[in-house]
Amino acid sequence: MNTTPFRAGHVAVIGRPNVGKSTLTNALVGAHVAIVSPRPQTTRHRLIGIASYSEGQIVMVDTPGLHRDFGSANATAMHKWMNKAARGALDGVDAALLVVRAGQWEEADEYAYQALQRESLPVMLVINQVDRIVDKDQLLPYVAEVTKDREFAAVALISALKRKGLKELTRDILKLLPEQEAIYPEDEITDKSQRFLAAEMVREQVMRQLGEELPYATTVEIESFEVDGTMLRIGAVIWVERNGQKAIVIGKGGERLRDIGTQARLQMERLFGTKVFLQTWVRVREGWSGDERALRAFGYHD
Ligand SMILES: Nc1nc2c(ncn2[C@@H]2O[C@H](COP(=O)(O)OP(=O)(O)OP(=O)(O)O)[C@@H](O)[C@H]2O)c(=O)[nH]1
Repeated sequence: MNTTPFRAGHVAVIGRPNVGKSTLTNALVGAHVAIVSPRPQTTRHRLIGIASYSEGQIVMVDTPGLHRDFGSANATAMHKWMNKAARGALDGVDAALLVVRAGQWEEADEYAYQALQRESLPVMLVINQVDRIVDKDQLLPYVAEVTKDREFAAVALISALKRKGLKELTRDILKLLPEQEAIYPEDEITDKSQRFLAAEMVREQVMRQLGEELPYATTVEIESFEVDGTMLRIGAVIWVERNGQKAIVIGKGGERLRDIGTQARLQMERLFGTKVFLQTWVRVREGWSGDERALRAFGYHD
């Protein structure tokens, strides 16, 4: 007889941009629900990923990356952001994962730690990207150094990308959660609509394939989303600010846009488990990112 009590709760995934929060969320959920890109602060929305096991359920709250104006010199602005972001993100949360990159402890990591200290929450230190540390002998002294005089409920060494250490991580997270029934049905992996996820999949490809060439203002709107027999027909508009940017997204002979569409479609098919017919367009909306009404129309408001 299984006597292990079932545990479930909300877990905030906190950490500076690019440490691997989205990769970790996806690895635990076992599907691509959070967008991943090598560019910092890709995450704009709070996204919830749900990981269900026979022993419990972890509901992950993904916090947005730090704002891009926050250079290491801009400590006051970062502090303000951290306070604000942490406040909202931690409502109703049972535990927090502070994700850092193995071998590093930067000012932003310290701010996140300090912000979490002010909450009465168990904080687990998740040292990610250990695969990047070639000399594994360096890991123990690193762990000793970052945990000295800091308080953590548990410490995990993982590689979200290579899926190493995730079993132990899951077990330790569950220990921090209250004994209670599952919060969501166990086949649910996100509370986001397919429509929202479809837009995120296209935006992820735009960011991945065009990197620094496009401004952060680029956004994606799903114009149509229809079930057609066993397939989904999706129409997506990539909004940019200038004609020059439109040309970049479309690429020579439309090649870039085709590639973005193909990759996004494959991701959607994997996530939705159905065939997808995806059409993409690029449209110009001048200066929309500075216009608050337009921002609101796109669903971005504070
Ligand atoms: N080598 C290695 N790379 C990783 C690992 N985890 C994440 N990455 C890479 O790090 C980059 C950033 O990962 P994300 O998951 O988008 O990071 P994030 O913390 O969610 O970033 P923001 O959304 O900007 O806050 C991507 O290129 C990932 O592939 C890891 O365990 N090992």
